[in-house]
Amino acid sequence: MAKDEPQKKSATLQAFFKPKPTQKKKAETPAVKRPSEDTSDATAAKKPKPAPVAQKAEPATNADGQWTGQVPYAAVAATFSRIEATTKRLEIQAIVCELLEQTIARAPNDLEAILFLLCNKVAPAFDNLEMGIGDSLLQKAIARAFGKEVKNVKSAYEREGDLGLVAEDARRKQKFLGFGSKPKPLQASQVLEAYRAICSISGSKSQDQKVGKMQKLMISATPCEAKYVTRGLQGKLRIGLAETSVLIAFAHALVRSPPVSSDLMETDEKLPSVTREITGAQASHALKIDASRGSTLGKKRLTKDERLIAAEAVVKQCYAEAPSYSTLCQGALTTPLWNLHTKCALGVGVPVFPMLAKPTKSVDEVLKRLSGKAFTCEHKYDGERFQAHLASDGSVRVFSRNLQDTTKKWPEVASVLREACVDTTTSFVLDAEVVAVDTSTGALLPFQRLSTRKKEVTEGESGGPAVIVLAFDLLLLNGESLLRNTLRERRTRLHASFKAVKNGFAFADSVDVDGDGDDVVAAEKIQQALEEAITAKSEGLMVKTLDDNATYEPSKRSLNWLKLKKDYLDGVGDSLDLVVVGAYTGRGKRTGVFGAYLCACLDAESGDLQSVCKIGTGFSDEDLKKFHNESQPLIIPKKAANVVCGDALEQDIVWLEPKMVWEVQVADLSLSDTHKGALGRVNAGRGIGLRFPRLLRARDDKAADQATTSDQVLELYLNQDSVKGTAQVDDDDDDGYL
Ligand SMILES: Nc1ncnc2c1ncn2[C@@H]1O[C@H](COP(=O)(O)OP(=O)(O)OP(=O)(O)O)[C@@H](O)[C@H]1O
Repeated sequence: MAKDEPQKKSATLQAFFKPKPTQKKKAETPAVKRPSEDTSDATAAKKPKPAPVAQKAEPATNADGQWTGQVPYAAVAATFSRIEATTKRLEIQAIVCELLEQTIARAPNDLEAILFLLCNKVAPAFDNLEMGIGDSLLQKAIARAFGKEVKNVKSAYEREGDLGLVAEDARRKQKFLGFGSKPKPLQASQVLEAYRAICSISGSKSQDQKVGKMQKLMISATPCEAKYVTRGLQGKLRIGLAETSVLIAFAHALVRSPPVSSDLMETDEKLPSVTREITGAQASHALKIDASRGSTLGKKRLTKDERLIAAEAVVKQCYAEAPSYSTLCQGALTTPLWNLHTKCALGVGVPVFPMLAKPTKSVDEVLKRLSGKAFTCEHKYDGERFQAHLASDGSVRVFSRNLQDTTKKWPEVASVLREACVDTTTSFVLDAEVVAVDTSTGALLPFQRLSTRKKEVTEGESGGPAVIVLAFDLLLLNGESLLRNTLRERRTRLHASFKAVKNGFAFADSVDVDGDGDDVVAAEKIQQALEEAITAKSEGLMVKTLDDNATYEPSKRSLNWLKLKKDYLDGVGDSLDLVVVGAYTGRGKRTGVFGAYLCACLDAESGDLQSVCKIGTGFSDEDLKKFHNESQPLIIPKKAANVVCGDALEQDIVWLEPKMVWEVQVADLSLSDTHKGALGRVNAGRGIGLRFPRLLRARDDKAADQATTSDQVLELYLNQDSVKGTAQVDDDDDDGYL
């Protein structure tokens, strides 16, 4: 593996951090020239400007001219450029690692800003502040910043298909009149602050204010910076950098340039001492070291590769439990890596990445996976994931499956949750499903009813159907994290800490199966539980281990949680959540609306969206109208750069910005020349496509980066009876979000 090789610093990046001659440079004369072109020109980064962010350290150029205090945005743009030039995952991670190491060494206060910029985020998901400025506002800003007509910017965009390239070109060709003061080079933290300010503006004059701020940012940018600032504001960097790669690179940077030194875990003998803690356990798992051997483990010094792998596990685990770059950076800068988990632990108010389940398609398959273990079969309710937090001051916050704060959607639930607590329950983090309920009969209603609920409901207003919270897990109780307890222990605490509230709060229905019983009896129990769940209008079962491997694994799609959906028995096992990337004009009865859409899965490594089906079935007339309208603002002049599909699919297509996610049911999956799911993974040059796809519903709770991955498509393909045995099934249990 290349992991151990000392990394060669690129000439480009080195230039930004290179010591300069001792003689201090005179202040540049204003006005005549703008910062020099492109990232290869280090002069853009030579003169730090005063910190725009009050709490940041003062920028400084010390005696020998080295950068300290702040990372120039030019260094970030140079990193993006290098990433864009390669598709190799390890190379990308090494490039990111290089920037992070330099940041740790020279501008540690900027570490958090750099992580946000690399992931193209402005804030953690639960702050509900998202990038994604509309193209027309950006076109205005580009036109104003670089002295162009909006119509020219628009037509250049139609030609190029990438507004970033349009901005880069406009900036490069800009004629400079030679008066006015020279804009100061952009600092990374300043760019992030500007993004945050732009995304937070609302109200009547918000559009003008946004354009003004974007224009200001672009005026100070070099051509390369203008490209990435534009793409950043659009919410799509298009460089194939996944958040997982950033986390891995961050872990490597902490090993290579530790901000806080420690020899803990330098040798594997130290591992068992921390295995009681989850990060140690994750690290030993990643290293395939048997933690139960305790202190008898040898004294072999861990190789560098082993340390990198262990560090990846630690960082991913910490981020899954406390998904905040602020917490992660503060922890990493003050605590040795191997103790990071003490700083990045689950707490009330910050959502944890939810644990996910693996699909299964028969009772036999469940038994094959869980035979000999005690497990429980819970109803799989047809609603929305609901993570509720109660703080000791009585305040309640609710988070969705993708960690967004949805408290305002369920104002009536806060008092229900407080009522459901027994006297001793003062704070908690609860994992549950919220489901629409008919209050006159107590019957649960299907998801379609819940989906009519408004996004924000004011107290007392009817925001849609009444809802009930069906609790299935307790992750924190009275300040104590229960993540490392078994499900049986967590469930006991859950039942002892809450009581049912009519039509408001209940525990998930479940049937337990012993681990030491007969498989035939176990199969009968599962079958019966499944039938009961279906009668009660649930989607099927969630089957979970109770004692063995039964800790809560944030963000993991775990083999210790299996979903058995009624619609997929003996089918492919699951539906797919696909990104809509294009549309086709309807004919006949569908004249005036789009008649079919092109859908893609996500290749998590490259960020590519690989087409897997053209879908035209399962749409009601209302759906067709609704999706046609929703697609209009998403129409883009060219195929998005990361979309991969066969030429035949491009005929007569209207390209859409990849934003909408739809749940699609499928009869089976097959190899395809036109579709590109998991391209080349089964057969060189061929991808996987869906046969007989049918729309189930829009997944408004999922973003494009949470769509079904190509790994999952491959797994569903390989798991089909017709394919089994002809290829190896990948049983990796580690393919959650991170
Ligand atoms: N008893 C339960 N335990 C866990 N999850 C449940 C339960 N009942 C309902 N659910 C829901 O089922 C979801 C998992 O299955 P499903 O495949 O339907 O969801 P998804 O969001 O499309 O897929 P995934 O989360 O697996 O990517 C959970 O996220 C949760 O919202």
